Amino acid sequence: MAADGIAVLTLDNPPVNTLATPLRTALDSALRRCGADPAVRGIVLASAGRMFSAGAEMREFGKPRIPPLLRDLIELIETLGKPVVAALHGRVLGGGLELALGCHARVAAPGTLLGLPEVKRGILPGGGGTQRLPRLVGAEAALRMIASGEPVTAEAALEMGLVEAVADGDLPDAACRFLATALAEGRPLPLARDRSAPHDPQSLAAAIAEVRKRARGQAAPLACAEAVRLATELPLEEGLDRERALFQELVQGEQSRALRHLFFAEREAQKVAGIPADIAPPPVRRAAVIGAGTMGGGIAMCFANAGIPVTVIDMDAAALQRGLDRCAQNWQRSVQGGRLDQAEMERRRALLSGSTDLAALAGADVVVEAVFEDMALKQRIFAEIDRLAGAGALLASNTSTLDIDRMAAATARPGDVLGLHFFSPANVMKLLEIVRGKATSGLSLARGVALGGLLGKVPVVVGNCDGFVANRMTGRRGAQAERLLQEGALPQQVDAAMTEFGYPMGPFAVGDLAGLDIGAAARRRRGAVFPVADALVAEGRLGQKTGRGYYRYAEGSRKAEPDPEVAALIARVAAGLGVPQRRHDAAEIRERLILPMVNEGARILEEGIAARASDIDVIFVHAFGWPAWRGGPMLWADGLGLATVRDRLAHYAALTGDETLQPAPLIQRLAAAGGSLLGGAPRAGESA
Ligand SMILES: C/C=C/C(=O)SCCNC(=O)CCNC(=O)[C@H](O)C(C)(C)COP(=O)(O)OP(=O)(O)OC[C@H]1O[C@@H](n2cnc3c(N)ncnc32)[C@H](O)[C@@H]1OP(=O)(O)O
Repeated sequence: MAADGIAVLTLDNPPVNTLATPLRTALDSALRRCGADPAVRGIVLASAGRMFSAGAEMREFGKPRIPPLLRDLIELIETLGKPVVAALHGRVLGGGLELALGCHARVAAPGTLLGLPEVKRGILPGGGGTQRLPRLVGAEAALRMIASGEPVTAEAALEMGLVEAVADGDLPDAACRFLATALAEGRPLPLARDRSAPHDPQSLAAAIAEVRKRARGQAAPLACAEAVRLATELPLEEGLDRERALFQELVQGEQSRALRHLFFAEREAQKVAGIPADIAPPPVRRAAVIGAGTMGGGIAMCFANAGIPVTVIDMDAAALQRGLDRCAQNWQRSVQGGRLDQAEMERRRALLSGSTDLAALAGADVVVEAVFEDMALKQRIFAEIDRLAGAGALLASNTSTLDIDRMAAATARPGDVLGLHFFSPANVMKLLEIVRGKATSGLSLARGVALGGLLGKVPVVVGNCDGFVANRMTGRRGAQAERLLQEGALPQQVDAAMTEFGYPMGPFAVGDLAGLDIGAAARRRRGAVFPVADALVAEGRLGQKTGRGYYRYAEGSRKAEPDPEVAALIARVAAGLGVPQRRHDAAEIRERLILPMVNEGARILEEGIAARASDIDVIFVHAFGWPAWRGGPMLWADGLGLATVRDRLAHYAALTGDETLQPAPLIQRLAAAGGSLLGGAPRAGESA
């Protein structure tokens, strides 16, 4: 304890100070000791380590709750009779911020991030955050933070009234000085609970309506909005009870379970077998991307966005210029949309350069090949890269289907070669499949994973096979989507079934966006025939870029309009094939599209192409917009029950005559044993 009667209590639960039971118990005892000690005039609540707190210990959710609960601790602080000041640094998240909101004041180090990310875990702040934050910063500002889950900086927090001071230097000391001054001056430090929540009824109503509109099937944002509204109407205790009830309902629900599963799955995916623990990947000071097409340009943007100088190389000067222009236009659009400021755009543009000479890759630490999907071409390019790249450069292909080992074999350094498979649009989609070739070294994998983090991606290491994980699984969906059309379903009906499920776009709208010729070329390579899709391409209907695909698009518009000509074309093709026509409901459409992907996922798992079922869920959420609150296809299948999955697959195999729909051996075995894809087979003695 400091000489001036201020006791400093330090939360210390590495690595991120979650408010786990032992920490809560220790804090409860320490607070009570301070309360009972007449020498203590005030308390500073600080944290050891790199952050104040990441919030509640989510591994305790779903288990019996052990007191003292967070709510009890906050009540203790509020009734202790001595002022408590929170000293905040690093991240102050979820329950960690709620604890601070219960204190008499908050002092933050510069750069601290404060947020209530619970909505991203499918819950709401259940430790009083929805009731106290509006009382401190106003209901509209509180709703913005709570419903978005996005943190604010200490500096913004000071402006909002969320913290009372931002202090340089040693943080607990600064908080002690703040408290000592307040005590010396007799300055009151009013608790949030003793205030009312300022708000403008009209703008709050508009903000709540906006949250509802954006929720798209998710329960948590609606509950967040409701709880903040209650904070403006109810006394604190009643509001806290209502908040707790909403929290309990959400935390036990499927959506939160799915989102928490993904949180841990993303972290698990970073633990890669074959990467030595003590490896420190060298820095990436410069990158080169070969190929100035849509993917190449998007990948180059990723580097520049991360502050890494990047050279785009394309032998065709006109194509190079088009590629560079496209990058500039994308950034410009972000500026116009208010997502990027002008100075930052200029900084990024300055990091991007172009060349028509492959030799320009010489100084790059990472070279990403993103040329046309043609093995002979890629092998030639890799031989050239090998000749020109500096020793130790990481050599990557952005291929979405082709064999990494064959590319690596074109070089004298196959250990340095891997796949870095970005998803379109590369500057937006979060997933980075890191394809491990048979010679890829542990260091190269470590560099790939680290690079993914640097570029703000979610990296997942996968094995080398046709289509890797994401495209191999969605390939199965494509076949069924085509088949549904032949049976009489319309593109808009199929797409609607998937957007109702939570996808941002259905498979046909996505096809139109990507370009139907791209899919056709991939099918040609695999020798696959999709009569409807092929007929569209033959008629020059290549998707949005030609104004016509599965849908039609008015000049300059991206809005997909159902097209009677497509319905007629499908009917013609179906008649030619002699496929009987019938109606499909949305539930069947969803099963027909999702179950084949699950089946392929099971094969992928069995082959070891994905290390864990949870990796597949991470891949799906970040590659193709699978709704995060549904957790991914593996969790979805486990939720359905593998016996049902097996039976439905067998049913569709019989219905369509498609043998690939026969349940994969892994599904059959797990279903028989009462196991799950994520949990495996129950061990002896465990109940199914
Ligand atoms: C009523 C109250 C409700 C709540 O408070 S709900 C929880 C709300 N809080 C959150 O959602 C924050 C979740 N955590 C994060 O966003 C990130 O983490 C951080 C920004 C705090 C730190 O990120 P980084 O530095 O990259 O570390 P890392 O690898 O994400 O985490 C280190 C280890 O800490 C575990 N962890 C982090 N937060 C929690 C948590 N809230 N509950 C349980 N575990 C957590 C991770 O899983 C991982 O563990 P491993 O090293 O074993 O992979």
